[in-house]
Amino acid sequence: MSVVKGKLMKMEVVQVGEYEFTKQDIIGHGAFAMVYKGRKRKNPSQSVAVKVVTKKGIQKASEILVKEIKILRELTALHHTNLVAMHDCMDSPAFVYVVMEDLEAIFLKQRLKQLPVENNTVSVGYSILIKFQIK
Ligand SMILES: Nc1ncnc2c1ncn2[C@@H]1O[C@H](COP(=O)(O)OP(=O)(O)OP(=O)(O)O)[C@@H](O)[C@H]1O
Repeated sequence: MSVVKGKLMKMEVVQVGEYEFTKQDIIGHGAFAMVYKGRKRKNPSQSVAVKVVTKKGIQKASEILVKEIKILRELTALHHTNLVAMHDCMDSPAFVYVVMEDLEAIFLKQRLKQLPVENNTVSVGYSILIKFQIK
């Protein structure tokens, strides 16, 4: 549930294989796609980025999309830390869903490691500050 303009709305959860996201959790958008923050269904603490490409109007670019997914699959197989891994990919009549590593979560984790730690905890203030700096 979420509150939109004072009304209680049911959040639609979209499932993509082992992953899920809600359309409220937007990370960003590009020319052909919206990117949402999602999570692994069995392990919700593992966040992912789900790129939802709208097929409408991209007939000409669909060949490029197929190539892009093929490249992502090959790059993922390299397991290199500097390459974004694609966890899953799903096709539907209207959309193509690409589930990727959530870069924001990775950068946040790396930044938290570099911060001073008091009594084995990092202050909540620090983590909020970093989150805003990354955005
Ligand atoms: N794996 C990811 N993790 C976290 N955020 C991401 C990830 N992929 C994309 N984003 C965010 O979503 C935004 C849109 O990404 P998308 O790939 O759709 O477009 P773009 O590459 O920025 O632009 P275009 O596709 O128009 O060239 C990005 O600018 C970024 O902020």
